[in-house]
Amino acid sequence: MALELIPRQRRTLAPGVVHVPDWLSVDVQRHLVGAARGWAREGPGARHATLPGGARMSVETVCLGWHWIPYRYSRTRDDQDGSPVAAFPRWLADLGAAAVADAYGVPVDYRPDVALVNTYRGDARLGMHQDREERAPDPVVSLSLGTACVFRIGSPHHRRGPWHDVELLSGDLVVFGGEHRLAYHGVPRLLPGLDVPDVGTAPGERINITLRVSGLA
Ligand SMILES: O=C(O)CCC(=O)C(=O)O
Ligand SMILES: [Fe+2]
Repeated sequence: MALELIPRQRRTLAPGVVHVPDWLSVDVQRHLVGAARGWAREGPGARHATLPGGARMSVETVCLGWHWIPYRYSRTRDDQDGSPVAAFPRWLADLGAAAVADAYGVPVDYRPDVALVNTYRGDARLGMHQDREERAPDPVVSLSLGTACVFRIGSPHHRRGPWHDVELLSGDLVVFGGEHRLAYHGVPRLLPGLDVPDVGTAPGERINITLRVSGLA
């Protein structure tokens, strides 16, 4: 399908939930994809996390700052080789602060110290869940790279909806915070038919980076 010619609008989907299409320049997207490749190769590498029930997640994840294991954070990669989690780079925190300030249109003091870098390939998806292992109220920043997807976000109260389905394209920003900080959200499917700028992802591959404030010390 051809690239959309109608400009996509910045939208507040629900209180505290803002979608900013094309927030990242193509150059910054390429930089993020390159960085994500490096993080995914470092140490024990990215992995398909295992849920408490035994199921393996279809997305492949590498963490920075704090290592997320369903459903807790650790400074060490306890479900891999036990090595210390990779450092959270300062430049990524600065990008997160700019994202929140831009999405909400107000100056903010946003200091993320966790990133989950998720790679989706093929039929990978992410079921409806809350990001609730953090101990701080600050918003979550989501950056999308590569293949488009459907992002589904509902309320903090009901996993089954009602919800908003939004197409996220490469370079899009979503911030969710405020009364929707604990909103259920997920990625029901990729949209491999939509064109992607050349940002370094493979055909059909999507990388998502979420930034969070852990509130942990
Ligand atoms: O891939 C996405 O857009 C969402 C990722 C997400 O919800 C998460 O990492 O917790
Ligand atoms: Fe999430």
